[in-house]
Parts: sequence; structure tokens; C-alpha cells
Amino acid sequence: MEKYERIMEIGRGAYGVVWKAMNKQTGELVAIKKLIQEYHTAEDCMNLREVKSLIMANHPNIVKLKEIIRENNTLFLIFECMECDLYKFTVARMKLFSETEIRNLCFQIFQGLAHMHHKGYFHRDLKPENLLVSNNLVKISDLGMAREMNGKPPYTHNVTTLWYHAPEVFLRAPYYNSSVDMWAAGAIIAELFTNQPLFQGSSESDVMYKICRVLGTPTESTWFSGLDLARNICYRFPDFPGVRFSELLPTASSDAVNLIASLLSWCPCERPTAMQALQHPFFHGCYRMPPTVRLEDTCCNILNSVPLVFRIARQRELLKETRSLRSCVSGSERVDASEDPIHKLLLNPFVFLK
Ligand SMILES: Nc1ncnc2c1ncn2[C@@H]1O[C@H](COP(=O)(O)OP(=O)(O)OP(=O)(O)O)[C@@H](O)[C@H]1O
Repeated sequence: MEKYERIMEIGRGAYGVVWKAMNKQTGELVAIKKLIQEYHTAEDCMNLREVKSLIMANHPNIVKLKEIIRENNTLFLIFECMECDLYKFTVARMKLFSETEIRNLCFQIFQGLAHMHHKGYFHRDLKPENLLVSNNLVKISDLGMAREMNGKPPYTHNVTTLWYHAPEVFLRAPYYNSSVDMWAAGAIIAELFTNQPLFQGSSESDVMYKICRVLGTPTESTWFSGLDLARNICYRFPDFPGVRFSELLPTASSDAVNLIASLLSWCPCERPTAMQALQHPFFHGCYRMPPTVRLEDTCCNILNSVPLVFRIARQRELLKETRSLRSCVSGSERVDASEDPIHKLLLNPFVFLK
């Protein structure tokens, strides 16, 4: 870690402390997350959920993991440094976002989510504190809770922030998927219009109460399986007729209201996917970034915690792949992520250990 000079603490969460630091060799600013838990082997590090999901998530709207360093069983994740998170950004601005600004922010969030979901992961803890902003860029961060969509249920319910959690999570659904991220995105977009969290409750049941107050009590036609889930845990939904989103969000256009209402559907399968959300009329006219990755991005030094001999073997392979790929793309530095052999390799970092 001696190559980094710590500048100041910029964040603190349940899993670690985040420092702004400077790479003394290059002058580059980075964010260093020091994890609280100890990691004793390189395998432990690479199996870490945040590391696994970040390795696959190479996208302009997902924060870039640049390096992993393990020193004295302490793990440091070195990220690109962003200005601040969306929560701090909103507080500092002290004024409401315009709809154009909201559209720009949300479009990028959905692009990041679409990529993550396409790669088979969902975030599970999307909230303004986990969305990092710099200038006009937004990047999804803190993939510590992310899990593979085909991971084995039941999932744990150790919630950190409850306000963005989907109702099926509160009702202990044995299986849920990427639609929990779509719910969270809906709650975040609504909040951007008012600067007030939509479902600001002090406990799980308080958040559920607030959800019912806004959406109205679910019925067999709005969420059939939800009634079953509630019965299983002896939960009784409070009685509410519901409120119109257009009344709750008077400054939002009808397209925005329509998108938020669909994202905040009781029934997970009625929420649009991130890809569908990007095609919603709310985003008409927005330019969608093609699913490309920069070659140099994929070659970041993610394998610092792996023994040197394997690292060298792997870097050699990466170099070879890069060269052959560069000659294929004839002059262009961009390749389709799904076709990128380096990207495929990164999905299995231990391929050279075999
Ligand atoms: N790359 C970064 N650039 C700038 N700030 C960052 C960066 N990464 C994290 N932060 C800041 O540090 C805070 C905590 O980081 P992070 O959410 O990754 O930690 P955590 O321990 O996993 O938190 P949580 O309890 O939410 O799971 C963020 O909310 C953000 O303000």
C-alpha cells in the first residue's frame, strides 16, 4: 500500500472505510476501501462477492475496480475515485433536480443495471449512497450485496437501508431476482423529484406500511403471490386505497409518473426490466451507449492478491489476447463486451491455476 498516499476519509459503511488517496507514482486519485473482515488467502479474496461481481461488471456506469491489495490479511479494494455519492450530492445542491437532470441520471443507472443483470448479477442494495457521481456521470457502486441470479435461495435479509427494499424482500420471499433492483430504482427516481425518500420507515413493518399507503393494499389481481407470502409469515397488510403518483410527484411529467408507477408495481414480474426501462418514452431521445468495453479497462491489475507466478502467466495470456483482439478490431479500440475474450477470461480468474 506504500504506493498510495491517503488524503482523507470519504465514506464509511457496514463493510469498510473508504479513503480518497493518490497513487504516488502516477498522481492518479483513487478511492481505497479497506474491508473490516480479514482475508487469509488469495482464494478468499477472489471469492468475495464484491470482487467477483465487479470483475464481471466492466461498464462505464459501474464503478471500476482498479486493483486488489492484500496486506497482513487486510484487503484493500482500489477503485476509480468519484466526486461523491448521490445522497451527498443531493444534500449539497439544496435544490430540486430538473426533469432533464433526472432523466440523465436515471438513464445511466438503468444502463449500469441492464449490463449487470445481463451478466447474471443483481445488486440487492441499490440506494443513493451506492450511486456515485462525478460531473454528469453516474456509476453504480458497492456490489458487496450483489448476487448471482442463479445463486441458491434463501437469500439473507440482513438489510442495511430499508427504504429502497422491495416488498417481496420484507415478506421473506424464498426467491427474488433483479426486479428488486428495479423497485429500488423506482423509489430513487421518485425521491429525485422531491428530495424526500418515498418510503422512509424506521423498521421493516414501518416501510411496508408506507408502501401500502402509497400503492394501496395489494389484492389478488395486483399481487396474488404476495398474499401467499404474507399468509406464510402471518403478516396482515394495512388497509389503504392508495395515492396517485401524479399527486405525490406534481412536478413529474406523465411519462415519468408512468415509469415510476410501473417500477413500483407490487408484483415483481410486472416491473419492467432495466432494458425495457431504457426503452420507456421517458427516455426517448436519450442516446444509449452500446455494450462496449475499452480494451485497456479490462486489463486493469485485478490480480494483485494472486501469487506472482500465476499473475505473470495470466498477464502474458491477457497480453496475447489483447494483441490478437487488437488486430481483429482493425483500428478500433472498442469491442462488443459479449465477444470480448479478455472479458470472458476475467469471469474465471483462476483459469491459469489449472
Ligand atoms: N469510488 C468511490 N469514489 C468516491 N466515493 C466513494 C467511492 N466508493 C465509496 N465511496 C464513498 O464511501 C461510502 C461507503 O462506501 P461503500 O458503500 O462501498 O461501503 P460499504 O461498507 O460497502 O457500505 P454499505 O454499508 O452501504 O454496504 C459511499 O457511500 C461513498 O460515499
